[in-house]
Amino acid sequence: MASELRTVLVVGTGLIGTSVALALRGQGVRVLLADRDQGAMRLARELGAGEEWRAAPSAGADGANAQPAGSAGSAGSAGDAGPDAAPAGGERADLAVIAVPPAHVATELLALQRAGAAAHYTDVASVKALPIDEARRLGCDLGAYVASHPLAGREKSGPGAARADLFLGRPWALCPTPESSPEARAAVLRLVELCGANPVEVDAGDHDRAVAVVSHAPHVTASAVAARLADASEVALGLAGQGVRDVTRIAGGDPGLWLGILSGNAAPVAEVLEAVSRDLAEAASALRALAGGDGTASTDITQLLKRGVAGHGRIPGKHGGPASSYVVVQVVIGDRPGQLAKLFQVCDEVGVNVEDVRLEHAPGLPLGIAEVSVQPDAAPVLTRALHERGWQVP
Ligand SMILES: NC(=O)C1=CN([C@@H]2O[C@H](COP(=O)(O)OP(=O)(O)OC[C@H]3O[C@@H](n4cnc5c(N)ncnc54)[C@H](O)[C@@H]3O)[C@@H](O)[C@H]2O)C=CC1
Ligand SMILES: O=C(O)C(=O)Cc1ccc(O)cc1
Repeated sequence: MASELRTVLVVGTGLIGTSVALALRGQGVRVLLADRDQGAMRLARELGAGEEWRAAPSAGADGANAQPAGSAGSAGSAGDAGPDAAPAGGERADLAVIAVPPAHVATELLALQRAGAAAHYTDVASVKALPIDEARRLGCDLGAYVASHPLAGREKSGPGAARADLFLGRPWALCPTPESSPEARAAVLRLVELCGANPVEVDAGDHDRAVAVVSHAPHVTASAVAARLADASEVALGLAGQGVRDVTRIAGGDPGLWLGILSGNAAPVAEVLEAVSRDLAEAASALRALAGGDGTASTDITQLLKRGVAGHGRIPGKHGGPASSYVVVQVVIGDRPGQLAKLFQVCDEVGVNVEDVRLEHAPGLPLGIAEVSVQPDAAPVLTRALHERGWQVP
């Protein structure tokens, strides 16, 4: 079922809300912005993410804090305004995207529905059973709502970190309930399509157990590893390479947001962390045995490392296909402006598509290594072209 999204309301103009807004603007969609923090809304607007939502007077000056049209505890459901009701004095969007912390999603949904803010609604919270259960408990109109979650993000918060291309080729979970209308599903599917992501329909409970494994437990594990660095010596930090950066990048995320995410998925995350803890405890005791001269303990370590290689190999590639088998071409680059641009220019000249790029740069050294991931057949082409142009390709 085709669904046209002419106007989309984004409530919560932080990293994800503003990224959604920028992606939609790039597709010619009109975007209305609301945030309880006026500074966040203004910055998003200045970044070209859309225009301020002029909420109906009854919804309050700040749409994100929209007061329900009825009293908070009224018996009627949020759908009382009727499916086609326009907000008095306000503008009604085709879809509202609620991009606020998980614990606030359902109350926002209720307030927006009571204000008649949009025809259909979704949210982008990292957990799914919590907002759906709360929305049901609060009496929201579940027919107009399909909960969702883009599996893309960054370790930074706020509109300044937003990217229009954040969702390109990424999975985006859709968790309709039995009440969700076909029209609401179509509207949210269209949103995912406009953002360039791949829709994946999944039950909310299954979603939460899955993201415990692929997102939430990895975050806590990264935090535990990064916490070791808090009192590491200057010598240790000076020797930090790309590996520790890779393993700890996501630990830079906002602790307040992450407390909300982890609390909303506590039992599934605890279960994964218990399994990780068992592996770590076994590895530590095997290493203690090795240190004590028991060479047989190396088998246990090897087993864990091999299971790690197998698990890592199962992560699908950039566009959701099978795990990628790119070849990495290492190029020595000087610490001068424009080096990376020149490297990309060579790739462009010889028609080599850069699948990924990573910079390895030790502090204090005038040189770094650019690791350029390319398709296997492109690697010799690129290596030859770089050699011919005087680049150091070890
Ligand atoms: N950070 C990430 O990488 C990802 C986050 N998410 C989910 O997206 C949602 C937003 O997260 P971020 O954009 O990262 O956070 P953020 O902190 O960058 O932005 C959240 C925004 O929501 C606003 N806000 C908070 N409570 C509000 C309320 N009741 N009404 C209106 N605005 C309110 C804040 O003022 C802030 O501007 C969360 O539910 C999170 O779980 C989903 C995918 C990735
Ligand atoms: O930083 C990254 O690479 C992430 O993948 C971040 C992320 C954080 C929370 C989500 O719900 C989804 C993705």
